[in-house]
Amino acid sequence: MSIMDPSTSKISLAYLGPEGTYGHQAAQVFLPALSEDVDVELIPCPTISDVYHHPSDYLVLPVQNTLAGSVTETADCLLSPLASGRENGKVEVGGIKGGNPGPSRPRIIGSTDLEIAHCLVVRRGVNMDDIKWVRSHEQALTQSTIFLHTHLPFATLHPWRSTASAALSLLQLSPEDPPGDGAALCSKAVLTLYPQLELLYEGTQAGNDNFTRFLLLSRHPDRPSICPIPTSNFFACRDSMTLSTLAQNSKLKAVHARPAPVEESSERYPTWYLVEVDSSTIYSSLDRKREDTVKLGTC
Ligand SMILES: O=C(O)C(=O)Cc1ccccc1
Repeated sequence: MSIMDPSTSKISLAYLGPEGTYGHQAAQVFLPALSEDVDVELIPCPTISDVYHHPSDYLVLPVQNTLAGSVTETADCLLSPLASGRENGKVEVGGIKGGNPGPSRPRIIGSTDLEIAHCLVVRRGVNMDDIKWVRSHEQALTQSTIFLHTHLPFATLHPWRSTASAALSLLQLSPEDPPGDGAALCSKAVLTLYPQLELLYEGTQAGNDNFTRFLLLSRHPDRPSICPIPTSNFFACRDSMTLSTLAQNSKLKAVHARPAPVEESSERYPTWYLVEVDSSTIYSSLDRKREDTVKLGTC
């Protein structure tokens, strides 16, 4: 399970589990690029943060969705080196001499867009009228807001760790669960895994153009991007001045703003930025600000 042990021909890849999540599907998409001669052990983790901190060779994380926007847990994980860099007194910018990559911080090396279609599932025998609550990952609940308001306006919504764990929880009910019958939003793959579940509605997301972008990260510092012609560089920025510098010197493709720890700034609303820029970015433009920027990878 540790980082690319040359004595074994096995590598590991962590994803948001259990089996049947969209993260699991994204992991399958990345496999051919990773496993020419070696076996890949797929490791399901209970939360996005657990994926990020898992010592696997590779990690798969959802980063953004067409309908629900940023996956905030992922953005917070990707921004976390800003905090640890300062704690250790080591800060780095990729491509700039003097950076200290550290052996184990995961770096972005790939990206894939997965089409997302959610199913409303229940334990066999439960009807639409019986449903008192609905569980799923908050991304799936947000993507299905219109469906839920229209078809289940009185149901309580429960954000869950993942879509597949929400579905599985319907089969493992305990006295602590809320009264009445529940449902989950998950991928159709979950129904194949758990025949005790039944499909009540297919396509709860708002519209057919629902895609989630998943990133592939590697803990190996020398692992090149799996993208044949990389088009994006990712950075974590500590302040809006650095963000402006990046914006002046490159084409911004995406900015995910997240609250920073309060002790990190004197601002009322301290903010960190996960930034994706066109890969033609001139790194030297960041020189002045380099203690405020961490390069996260390329794909
Ligand atoms: O919970 C999952 O299945 C995930 O992979 C996270 C997620 C949830 C909904 C849409 C995209 C990703």
